[in-house]
Amino acid sequence: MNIKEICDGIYYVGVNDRTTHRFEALWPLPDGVSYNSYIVKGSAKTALIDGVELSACDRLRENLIATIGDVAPDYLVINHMEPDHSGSVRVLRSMFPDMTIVGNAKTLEMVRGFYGIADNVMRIADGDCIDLGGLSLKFVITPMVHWPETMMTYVAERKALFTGDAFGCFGALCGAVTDSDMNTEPYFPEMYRYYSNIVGKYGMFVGKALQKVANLEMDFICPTHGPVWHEQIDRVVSIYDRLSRYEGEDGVTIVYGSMYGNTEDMAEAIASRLAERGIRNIRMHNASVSHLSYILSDIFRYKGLIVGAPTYSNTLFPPVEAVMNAVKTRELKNRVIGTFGSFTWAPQAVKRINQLMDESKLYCDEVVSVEAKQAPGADAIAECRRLADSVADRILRS
Ligand SMILES: Cc1cc2nc3c(=O)[nH]c(=O)nc-3n(C[C@H](O)[C@H](O)[C@H](O)COP(=O)(O)O)c2cc1C
Repeated sequence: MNIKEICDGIYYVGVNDRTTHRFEALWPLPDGVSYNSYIVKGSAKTALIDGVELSACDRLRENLIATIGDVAPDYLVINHMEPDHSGSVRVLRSMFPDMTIVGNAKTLEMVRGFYGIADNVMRIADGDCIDLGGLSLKFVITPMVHWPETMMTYVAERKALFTGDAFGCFGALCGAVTDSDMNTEPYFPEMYRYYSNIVGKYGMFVGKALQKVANLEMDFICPTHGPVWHEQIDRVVSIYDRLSRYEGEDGVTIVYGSMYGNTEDMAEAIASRLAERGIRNIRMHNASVSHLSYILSDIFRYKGLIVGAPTYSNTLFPPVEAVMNAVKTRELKNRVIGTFGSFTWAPQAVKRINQLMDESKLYCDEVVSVEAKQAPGADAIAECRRLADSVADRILRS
């Protein structure tokens, strides 16, 4: 068995990266990441679908030699121009001078801009096809499923869709490539984290792309990161569908900041009451400790969001301000919201959190708030429990 043969004529030639600490210099990679690249080999022509990051070129070359020997690919199809895939374009062009670079108008403009390549390129439009002999490539333009040029490539004869960043996740591949050959459970939390941090802002475009490919028969989804989906296509499509509509699962994310424990006591009281009310998915993040990417992942996943902070220098405690700004940037919607905070002489934190909630249009109904002066006493804790009741009621009846 060749673990890298996805199906007859389609092979994985991608590369794992367990060295880079931060994807896009921002997002931690505790389990690495894979840059997925594929060979589609017809009887007449061979296509390489997507490249890899520049530092992974040597390994891509070795994988190509192991898969197609010294045959040069006839085409390089670029579904997405972000440099974690296109960084290898210049090297690939020097390795295979006759290989035609295939992309849409926006792709080719970027190939010229990033790599100075304008010759031997093929401009395709939505619905165009390239015949490889027995296998064909059909292009589906899906703008803003991360960048303006993003597209997908469909091999109808194998019901295989090459989706670019869509359906991708963090986490290097550990031997196997296709979901049917591995335990995929570690990849699912990383799919939420990948989506919310990388693609999350573009939910509307993801939704349009899902509609556009809904009628394609799919046996294999081949993304640019993470496993190839074969047995669990329904599961990953339904995760993407839900996320693209900003529909949260039953559960609450509590994000708080706290210097000396007063706001944290309020967070604990709220969490306890939510649990008493039967909320089973409660995710708590101290914003000074959890990396933003994990916080965003949970905020995207769950319907309830409760945010708390102390007043700090007459405004909001900075780590919580950073979380709120990141949420605002991603244009998340439809959350059931509660806010809380603590102050000593002039309350500002809750006012500022609520202002950011307003600006981000995050909530689906009212915002319930509690603010305690100095250490939260019995009255403030009772108010925190009422806040939890309000959030639980709205989640459980929705
Ligand atoms: C550096 C610093 C700045 C603060 N600035 C304010 C402020 O501008 N207004 C205010 O009412 N309290 C201010 N406080 C007091 C805290 O908001 C208050 O003690 C709060 O209960 C701290 O919550 P925590 O224990 O969760 O950190 C400040 C505290 C610190 C340490």
